[in-house]
Amino acid sequence: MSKSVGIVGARGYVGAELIRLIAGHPDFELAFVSSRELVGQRVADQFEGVAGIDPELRYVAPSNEELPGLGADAVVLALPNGKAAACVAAFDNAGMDPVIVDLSADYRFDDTWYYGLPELTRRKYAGQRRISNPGCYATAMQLAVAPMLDALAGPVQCFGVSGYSGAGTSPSDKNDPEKLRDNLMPYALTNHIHEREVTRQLGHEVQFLPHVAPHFRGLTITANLPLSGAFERDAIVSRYRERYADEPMVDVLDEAPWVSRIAGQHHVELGGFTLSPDGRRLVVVATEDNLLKGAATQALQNLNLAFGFDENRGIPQVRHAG
Ligand SMILES: NC(=O)C1=CN([C@@H]2O[C@H](COP(=O)(O)OP(=O)(O)OC[C@H]3O[C@@H](n4cnc5c(N)ncnc54)[C@H](OP(=O)(O)O)[C@@H]3O)[C@@H](O)[C@H]2O)C=CC1
Ligand SMILES: CC(=O)N[C@@H](CCC(=O)OP(=O)(O)O)C(=O)O
Repeated sequence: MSKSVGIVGARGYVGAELIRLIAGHPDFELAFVSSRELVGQRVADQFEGVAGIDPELRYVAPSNEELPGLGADAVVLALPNGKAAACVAAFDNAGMDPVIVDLSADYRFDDTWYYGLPELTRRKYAGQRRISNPGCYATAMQLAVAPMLDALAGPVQCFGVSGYSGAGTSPSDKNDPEKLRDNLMPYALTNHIHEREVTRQLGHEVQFLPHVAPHFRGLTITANLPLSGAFERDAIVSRYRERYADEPMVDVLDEAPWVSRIAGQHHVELGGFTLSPDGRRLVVVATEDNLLKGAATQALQNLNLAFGFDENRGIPQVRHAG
């Protein structure tokens, strides 16, 4: 029998990707989708050509207290940071315990929640019904650094560039196409929440230098890793290939991946492995669609895991040449 999934914050960029993914999933159906701005409108009208959306499904705008009454087996919170706790409290107060996947940063530092970056944390999954979805940059950084964790000689630096969909739909300089035109906008150059998230999850200091660029979706991380010994490039590439050999959502390439090729794809690409002449410093490049593996696709992996489905069920395994 299908499991029903409600999406809170479904007008946003991530919510919209989730609607597509849940509608196309063989074992999930949309229970409700919420948006204060789109309330009353037919969801199908926003997603022409997308199969699996009940033509009668309309956006709703429930109060937090009304959420438990909507009866979903799982609820995905795709709200801005700081809004999740009130929703979670409403379920607690009603004595309801659906699977909750929170896309915001609100529970990423809370050990009572499962931190769901499946390729790195699935062995810690023990049936938790509260799941915190990692940050978009944080996903790419962790996947880029994890294979070398036992060989690091100091802090890792990650230079990040994101498309402006990463900044959500609330107007700001970081999603203003006029201000971004011909521009690269640095921000939060120390202590970005994803810097703290990655450092905590990896147990190793990672320094993060984020920027936002004029393209819409997709991010690049260029990671600089000081190594404890001299490495050969072939050994590095083998390490990454072996680590991710059984991971359909992580592709290891020889060349450096391009962000223009990852937009719309569900996996992460790692590549461009370059060593300093002494072999003691490695540069690795990661690309990811921030709205997909950086958010919605990863949420679907987590939902699959929570309901005992194959982790990648319902995720289109597209690989298109750019
Ligand atoms: N964009 C990205 O690349 C990534 C985003 N995330 C996280 O996912 C979440 C959603 O991101 P994104 O889709 O970009 O965000 P958006 O800003 O695009 O969307 C936010 C959603 O929340 C609703 N909303 C906004 N303010 C409130 C409020 N005060 N109370 C209730 N609902 C509200 C909006 O709908 P309405 O106003 O119509 O109710 C909208 O549906 C965020 O926590 C973000 O940090 C995580 C990884 C990547
Ligand atoms: C370009 C841009 O602004 N990107 C966002 C990252 C989006 C994301 O993953 O944010 P959360 O950690 O809030 O979920 C940022 O740097 O805050």
